[in-house]
Amino acid sequence: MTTENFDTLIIGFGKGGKTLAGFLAKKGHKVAMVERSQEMYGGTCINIACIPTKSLVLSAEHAATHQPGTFEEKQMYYSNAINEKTRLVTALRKKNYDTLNTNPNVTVIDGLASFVSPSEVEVTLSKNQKSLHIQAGNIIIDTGTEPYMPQIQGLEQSQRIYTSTTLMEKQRLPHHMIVIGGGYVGLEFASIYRAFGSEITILEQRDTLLPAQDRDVAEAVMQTMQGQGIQFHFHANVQRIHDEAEQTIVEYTNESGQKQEIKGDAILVAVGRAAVTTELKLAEAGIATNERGFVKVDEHLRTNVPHIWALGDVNSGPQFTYISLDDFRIVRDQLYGDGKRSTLTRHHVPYSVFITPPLSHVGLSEEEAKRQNYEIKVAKLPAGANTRAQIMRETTGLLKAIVDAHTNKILGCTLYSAESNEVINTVAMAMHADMDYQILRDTIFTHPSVSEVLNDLFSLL
Ligand SMILES: Cc1cc2nc3c(=O)[nH]c(=O)nc-3n(C[C@H](O)[C@H](O)[C@H](O)COP(=O)(O)OP(=O)(O)OC[C@H]3O[C@@H](n4cnc5c(N)ncnc54)[C@H](O)[C@@H]3O)c2cc1C
Ligand SMILES: NC(=O)c1ccc[n+]([C@@H]2O[C@H](COP(=O)([O-])OP(=O)(O)OC[C@H]3O[C@@H](n4cnc5c(N)ncnc54)[C@H](O)[C@@H]3O)[C@@H](O)[C@H]2O)c1
Repeated sequence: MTTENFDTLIIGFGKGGKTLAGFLAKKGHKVAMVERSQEMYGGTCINIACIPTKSLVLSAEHAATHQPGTFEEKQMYYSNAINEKTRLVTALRKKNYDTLNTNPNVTVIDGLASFVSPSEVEVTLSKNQKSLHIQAGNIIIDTGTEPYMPQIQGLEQSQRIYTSTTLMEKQRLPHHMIVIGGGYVGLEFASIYRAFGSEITILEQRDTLLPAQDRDVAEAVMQTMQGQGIQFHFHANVQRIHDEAEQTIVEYTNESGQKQEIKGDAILVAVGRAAVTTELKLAEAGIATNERGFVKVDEHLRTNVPHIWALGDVNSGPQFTYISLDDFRIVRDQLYGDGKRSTLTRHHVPYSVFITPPLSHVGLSEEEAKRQNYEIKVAKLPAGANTRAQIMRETTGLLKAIVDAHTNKILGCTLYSAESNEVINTVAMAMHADMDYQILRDTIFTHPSVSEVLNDLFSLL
């Protein structure tokens, strides 16, 4: 059995891990990066999540603009989009691999890692299934999450079940896709596939859409998506799934417990994601996990074993690529900084749901601010008030800002509009800098731009 020694071992090619690998290599560390799949160099985001989905969002919006008439024409746009997505992802994957693999201080190892002890990890090599043992002073777990599959009768047997990963490999556009789960993944894929021309029905077990948002925002999103032709069923409790020759039947109960059924030719399961920790054999190293299998960490992302950290989705923090990147910064500052950065100092994290138009948010909602007993001022503006939106012919949406009436500090902002995924970062930055809202009201922005709508929105206060 070969044993190799490294200063740092990183398990999983995720955002935080790969960034840390490059950083530590620059500092002279000998780094091993172990990745179980050659299809995953660069991690989930670039291969099967953020990047391919956003490529499809753009292609789907183009397809919708051209209004293809027949299903075969829609299919053609879809096939081209899948090909373009594959081209992009393949190029990014290669770039990610080459960046680390050509670094003289980094060794990329294709294999599945599992702990043997707190300081030793066994890697089953992909090419020949032989084992390599690695010992390292520091070990970083960045193994991410994967789609959670609920216990539903018939789900495993059905040939028409897809996850976010497998759906993007599907060459034929579904005629009618049933989406189980109306969260981030469910909404984004519903929006994408509807724009390509599929019929879409969302089955959501909660009683409402976007529970963290104010009701006026959630209502605006729902009305827009319904206007695009997407059907919603809330309180839907899926009981059974079974295939027929051409279609699959999904049986569920509604709010009053009545049995309903619906037929589709593709079922997307989008009910959250599970930690990828089983094969790591964490117990061999005594690493503690929570009841859902996510690695427990402190505010500096250290596990209960001091030289082992966990970054990204697997540590049960918010599941975003930019959080995995920020996790890197926390560990970087532990190893080479003042060590003050932590999850406790992480505030005003923005997010975007990439429906059309995108929904972006930072800070508190109006309802949450009231619950926290703030005295607030609220500004609301239709997205179409912005001239840039009019030029882009994307006037749908709603903008909302919540400000502390006593201090004039921005408590929260929701932008449901074209380009909101860009503009929300300006608001988040203002909040980080603890600016009064008047700065956004009076800053000189270029014209015509979507950003300048912040002048108008904050002028309403
Ligand atoms: C459909 C979808 C769309 C998304 N869109 C966005 C978005 O627009 N913006 C955003 O910020 N976030 C988005 N996310 C979330 C984002 O993709 C994740 O938060 C992020 O990729 C997590 O990165 P990570 O660092 O945790 O690890 P990952 O990138 O998940 O990497 C983990 C790696 O570890 C490897 N691995 C696992 N176990 C082992 C083992 N035992 N040995 C060796 N290797 C192993 C895996 O193969 C994988 O490559 C999206 C997620 C999904 C599902
Ligand atoms: N734009 C982005 O940044 C982006 C995009 C996609 C995913 N993500 C990340 O990925 C994570 C996972 O996304 P997701 O959509 O899978 O999870 P999610 O937690 O966002 O949503 C899951 C939804 O499924 C519902 N649900 C659960 N079980 C159900 C059942 N049996 N039947 C019907 N509905 C059910 C839940 O009530 C919830 O609304 C997100 O939390 C997010 O952090 C981010």
